[in-house]
Amino acid sequence: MKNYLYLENGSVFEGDLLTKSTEKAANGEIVFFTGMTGYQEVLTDPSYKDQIVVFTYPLIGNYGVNENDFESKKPHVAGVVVYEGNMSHSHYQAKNSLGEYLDKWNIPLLSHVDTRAVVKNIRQEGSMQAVITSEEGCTVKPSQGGLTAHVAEVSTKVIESFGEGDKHIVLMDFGYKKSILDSLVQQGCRVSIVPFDTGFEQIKELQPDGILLSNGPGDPKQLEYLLGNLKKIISKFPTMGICLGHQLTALAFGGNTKKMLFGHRGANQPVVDLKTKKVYMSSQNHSYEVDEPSLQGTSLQVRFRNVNDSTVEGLMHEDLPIFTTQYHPEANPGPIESSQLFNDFLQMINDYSGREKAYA
Ligand SMILES: NC(=O)CC[C@H](N)C(=O)O
Repeated sequence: MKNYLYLENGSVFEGDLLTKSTEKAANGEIVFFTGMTGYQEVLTDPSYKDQIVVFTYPLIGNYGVNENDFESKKPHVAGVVVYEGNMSHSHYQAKNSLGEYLDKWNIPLLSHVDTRAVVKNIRQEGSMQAVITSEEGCTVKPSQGGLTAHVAEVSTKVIESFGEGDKHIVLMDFGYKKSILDSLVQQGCRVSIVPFDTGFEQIKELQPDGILLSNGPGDPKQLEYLLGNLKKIISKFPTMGICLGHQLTALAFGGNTKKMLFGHRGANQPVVDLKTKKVYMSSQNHSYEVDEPSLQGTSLQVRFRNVNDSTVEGLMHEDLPIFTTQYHPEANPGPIESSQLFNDFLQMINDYSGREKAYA
């Protein structure tokens, strides 16, 4: 069935709707993902909440949707745009086709769109609002600036516990990906997942050995009202921040964040670790970046940098046991070569407890 993708800049693209027609149009910020595989993880990563995702790889859906690769309990994207959507998947683990899965959640899958032309629009003019609809002559309501998806819509409401082990990590849930939890559990940690706005005193009562600030949707500045609480927490306990967690760490220490033209979304973003001079291929999904000049006087230093465009990809604190990454060391989708950072996190926790004892 013919449907259209309308962009905020006036461009219109025709496509075939592979899912059942929904009454209402899908609205959202349009972004593109460049990985060849990993669509199931992308769709269910809460950081993509309310975004329309264009997959640049021209054939999406080959291996269907299985039960193991969900990053959360449901898809969060507003819509999906592909060149060729394969509905006759083939994989021994598949339970649904991509179309069936999206249908279940009333999310449109628009195919046979000239995705290269769409991406050129986004690269030149930046991510913008878009609509998928069967309606002709639709105009797109322009965005009011930043991303409006809020972590409150995806964060847990109750504390949940996973794993066993002698190190206890409190994972502050801004919209965490399941593979972050899995990575910590694999390290032999006991993990408590807590709501994003849990207060310092309550966190202290949980007696964590370390804090993990998760990824999540939206503009990090929407959480400005929480920064005082977050600063107290991460100044007290060894902390690792991932993506939104990285941006919030920068803001909490007085740094700034800004929206990028079209962000980084893919599975092969090169990042250099300035400490070791090694380059890693990384998995990424973000629209905002930490503004490097704003870090002056914050005690935070740039530890990781994007090799393509030199943007800040991670931080470390000069004195406190804190490090962050703008990219995703848990991968999924993408290369697992940065998973070592979860070991480093535990090592940092061990070193810190030794240091605390030495000063006691
Ligand atoms: N994956 C994330 O945590 C994304 C962080 C933030 N919402 C951004 O788009 O930059």
